[in-house]
Amino acid sequence: MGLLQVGMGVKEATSTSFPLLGSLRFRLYRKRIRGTQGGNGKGTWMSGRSAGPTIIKVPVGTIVRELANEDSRRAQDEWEAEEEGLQDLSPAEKIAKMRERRWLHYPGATDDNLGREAFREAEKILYRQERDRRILRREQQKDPLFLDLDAPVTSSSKDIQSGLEIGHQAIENLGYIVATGGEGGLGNPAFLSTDNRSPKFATRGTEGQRITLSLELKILADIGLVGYPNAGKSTLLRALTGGRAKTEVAGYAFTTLNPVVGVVRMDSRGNVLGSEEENLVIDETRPEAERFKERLDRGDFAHTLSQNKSVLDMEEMFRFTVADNPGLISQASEDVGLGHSFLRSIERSLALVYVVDFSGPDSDPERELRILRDELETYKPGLSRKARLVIANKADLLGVGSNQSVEEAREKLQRLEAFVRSDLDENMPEIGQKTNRLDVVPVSAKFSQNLQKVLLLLRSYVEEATR
Ligand SMILES: Nc1nc2c(ncn2[C@@H]2O[C@H](COP(=O)(O)OP(=O)(O)OP(=O)(O)O)[C@@H](O)[C@H]2O)c(=O)[nH]1
Ligand SMILES: [Mg+2]
Repeated sequence: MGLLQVGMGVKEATSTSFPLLGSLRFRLYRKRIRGTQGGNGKGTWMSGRSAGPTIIKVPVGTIVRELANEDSRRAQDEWEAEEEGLQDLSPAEKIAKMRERRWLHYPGATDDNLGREAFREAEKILYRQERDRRILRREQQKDPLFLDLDAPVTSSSKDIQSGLEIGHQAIENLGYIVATGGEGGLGNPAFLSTDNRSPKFATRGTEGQRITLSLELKILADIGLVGYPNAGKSTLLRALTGGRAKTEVAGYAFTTLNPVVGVVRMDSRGNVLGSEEENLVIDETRPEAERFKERLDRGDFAHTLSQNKSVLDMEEMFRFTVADNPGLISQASEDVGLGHSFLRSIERSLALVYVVDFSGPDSDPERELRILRDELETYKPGLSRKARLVIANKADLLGVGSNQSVEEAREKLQRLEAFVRSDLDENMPEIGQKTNRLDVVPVSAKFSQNLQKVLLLLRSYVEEATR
């Protein structure tokens, strides 16, 4: 879990409140989170008790961004909120309301206090401090908070430090401060002067910071599919998941707009466990999987198993996740096309797979591969080293008919392999003594041809990376 903290213990914090605007998995949810209120000052010489921090837990892989000042989705800050509340009041009422919000008077001392020079002086100082705080906050907003929470944060028993700036790691293991709590009120000793030896007023605590954040979760999948639009990535994911992954397929570019993650289940021989065996379909969710296991233990599938499968196959079932991503084109890393938002998700995969259109006289898989590799590298140097496999898709369209076209198809595959050996392999990381090489497999995603080989390879990449 990554942790964000609200209302960190600035001593005598009185309240924290901030609206939170979240974009999770590219869908918008709006949520307002309010920190717990600190205690009010109690009588003479006593300050308010500080409120504990409010901790928001977010999944590892969350990107936290503060919305810029001019962003229309940004909620009001504490000053704008007050100004709006005062809008319809007369000047005298405004002053009264503002004072009420800021000052505490001893019982019966209100009128006397308001008439005193010492009080007016104190009031001026307070407003000046507020203005300075507001200017400081505006300055901070010019450099909005950005956190890429890629590593888990674990809880710690240490005390929470106070007085840290927004965006700083609060203390080791306790996450990041996204909004600080309000400050405690000043007790009457703060207003002692030669003219006023027994001040009968004090300030209330201030409201905590309000901040509007957007949260984006980078999708986590074991394998990420990378390819030009229309290469057949979505068709492939569907085939790999036995048709369960709900991802759109169409004969035009940019059909897939957001990454879709599918769970691939296979038996020991590399067969996809999919929808054809009604009883054996397990939904992606954990409760479903647990229910399935219960039924398996109860022997509900004894009949099916004795007919079709050995128990061994069931036990050797292997699962992993594959992300179907939007098409990647030249300059995507500079935010052209669907841009690089999904490249952030690709970053987190254990292994990447290039999918290229291998059919048609005009198809140029080598050129596509070069561009795909360069885009990954431009986005994040070293990212292309995660690529392990080249899928030459739509192979069903090649080699149909005359002997010559079969020969052409073979040559085309040889050219592709030679290109991979000469241009892509050099970049591969070495594992132990052995230098990895990219695998090249011709398949037909549409007709599920040669997928077994793909599945066994994908499985080996996942096992290698998680060993
Ligand atoms: N003949 C043949 N057609 C295929 C194959 N795989 C995909 N197609 C077709 O190619 C077109 C594009 O397939 P998609 O799976 O939508 O391609 P995509 O890579 O997901 O495309 P984007 O989402 O736009 O990036 C569709 O018309 C598919 O039916 C294949 O193996 N053989
Ligand atoms: Mg697609």
